[in-house]
Amino acid sequence: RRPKNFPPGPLNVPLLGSIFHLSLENPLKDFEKLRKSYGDVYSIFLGREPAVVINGVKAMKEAMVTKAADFAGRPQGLFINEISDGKGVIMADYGSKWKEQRRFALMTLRNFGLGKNSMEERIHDEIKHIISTLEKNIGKTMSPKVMFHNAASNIICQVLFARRYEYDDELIKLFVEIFTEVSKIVNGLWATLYDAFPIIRNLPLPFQKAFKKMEIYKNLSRRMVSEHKETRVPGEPRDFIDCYLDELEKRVDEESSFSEEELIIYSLNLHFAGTDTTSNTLLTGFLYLMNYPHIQERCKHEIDRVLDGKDHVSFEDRHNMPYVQAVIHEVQRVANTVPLSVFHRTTRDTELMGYSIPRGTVIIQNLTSVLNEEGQWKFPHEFNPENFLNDQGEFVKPEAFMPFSAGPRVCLGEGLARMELFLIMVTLLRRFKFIWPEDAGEPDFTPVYGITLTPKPFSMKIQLRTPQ
Ligand code: HEM
Repeated sequence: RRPKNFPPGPLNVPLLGSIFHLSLENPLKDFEKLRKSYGDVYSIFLGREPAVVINGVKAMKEAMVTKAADFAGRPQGLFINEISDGKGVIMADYGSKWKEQRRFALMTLRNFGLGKNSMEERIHDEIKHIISTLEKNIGKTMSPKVMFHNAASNIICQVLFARRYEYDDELIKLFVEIFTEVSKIVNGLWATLYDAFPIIRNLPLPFQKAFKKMEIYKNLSRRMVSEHKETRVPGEPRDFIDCYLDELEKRVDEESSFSEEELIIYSLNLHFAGTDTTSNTLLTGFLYLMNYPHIQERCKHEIDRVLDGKDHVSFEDRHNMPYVQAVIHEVQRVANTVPLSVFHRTTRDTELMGYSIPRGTVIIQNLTSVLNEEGQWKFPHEFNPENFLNDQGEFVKPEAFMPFSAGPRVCLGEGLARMELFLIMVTLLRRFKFIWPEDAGEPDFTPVYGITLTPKPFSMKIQLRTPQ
């Protein structure tokens, strides 16, 4: 039964919840239909648990920004918590542990040069490897998937472990395989059944694969931490792991949320969150730019004009590239990389758009509904950089641009991701032309559903641009 004044929603079938109203393979269209029937704030049942789905920018801002602390919790005891042993930052519930761990990561990323040159240098170092992969394929057709996943994984590996891997290294293949496979299981059919029916949790069903994969990563991460402990010089950190170990030594009190096991899951969290997201956004970008060649050409002109005489692009150059900025933001809008965000939970009894929501209710942010909301965008249902340009051709960011979510739980890697997307896209568009292969048929822009949306596999033809 729905509590009093709870948001409305479809019939709840005892034990099964709203299972008949949602495709467990890809519920995004069903969420849209339910919004048409019940409004911007409605409820569904995940098994016996009621969950509130928030749609549209107005309700999203009221929850995530105006009533931020009320909506900043995370559900506990779900599949997604259990694959990370209830540790780490992503699924940490709202409270002092989460605050402490999040503050530490933001500070460490800043100290390692986010927004400053050193992070840019790291990204440029990785771009050299992307360029050399592309140069080997000039005049040919190649699938960009592995290259972008490896590049995104390496950039975050540099931050975490001060290490990168060659693209044919077995370890990087393993990392990427773990992340891409687990991201499809995390909010897929079997994870939903795991959450809804605790009785099946120990059965040998397909969700066990995710536990096995995560165990492999945890062992690798443990090995990395042990190696760091042997080679580190206290007070002279080389990377995130060293910083954490320094901090661990300072915090000897029993209340401290810092521990070696936390560190292992923390590095898994950052590596996972930083790989599949950025790479799928890049893939979406190149998929669209190949099929909208006039937009690719206009980017190239602006890039050549602004970088005239310069070797490298720097992140600061974005202020002089309104069109490229508009294109990258439009790519993020249509990529809709994390369509349902990460589930939240209310931390106290609260209200939203006039409805009452008790403490402990699961909150699903339908970011998709904001990123293509009619009334918020000039062209909500097409790929069009004009969505981010005003009449003077200046770059403007509408408030409905929320691919990183909003409020206190907003993506912790937003700064890093934005820097990666800008530096990688500008460098590659300046040097190469990307062409949709003649024999590739009509492009299919419909992504594959998971906690991240993934473009279907595609190939691109690479041409070297003549230097300007
Ligand atoms: C285009 C790339 C990315 C997108 C679209 C994206 C999107 C998101 C979204 C929607 C959330 C959930 C926010 C919420 O619960 O309200 C999130 C959380 C998070 N992201 Fe990202 N992300 C990206 C890249 C990254 C990168 C590169 C990192 C690594 C440094 C990262 C680390 C995290 C972490 C740690 C959280 C959990 C934050 C918390 O619970 O406090 N993300 N991200």
